[in-house]
Amino acid sequence: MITAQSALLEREAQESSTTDEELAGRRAANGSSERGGAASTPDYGEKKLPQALIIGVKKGGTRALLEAIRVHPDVRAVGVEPHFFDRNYEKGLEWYR
Ligand SMILES: Nc1ncnc2c1ncn2[C@@H]1O[C@H](COP(=O)(O)OS(=O)(=O)O)[C@@H](OP(=O)(O)O)[C@H]1O
Repeated sequence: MITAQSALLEREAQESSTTDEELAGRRAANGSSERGGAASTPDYGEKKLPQALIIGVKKGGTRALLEAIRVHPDVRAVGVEPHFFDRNYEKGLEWYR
């Protein structure tokens, strides 16, 4: 049900997504630093492809898994499911970032 290799994807609870500011604070508190050479914009923070994906069937408990992983200070997860592979694939990788 879960495969590695790309983002933490999830759903409609935008308010529960971790902001760049929250992540920076967590990293500072944790003593960790940025990794990788991602592009950065003032409005959207880092724009890079996901490093992990959560894939699951409806009612399979993917939300609970996401929320557990999100607790880690180095994890930034989207708040809204992007539906890239099933609805937005034609928009391309630049949209996905
Ligand atoms: N550990 C564990 N054990 C048993 N059940 C669990 C667990 N974690 C989540 N859940 C239940 O899974 C339901 C939500 O799954 P999803 O997050 O995949 O839902 S969704 O399809 O994305 O809406 C949701 O079920 P319902 O409450 O019946 O909707 C959760 O209560």
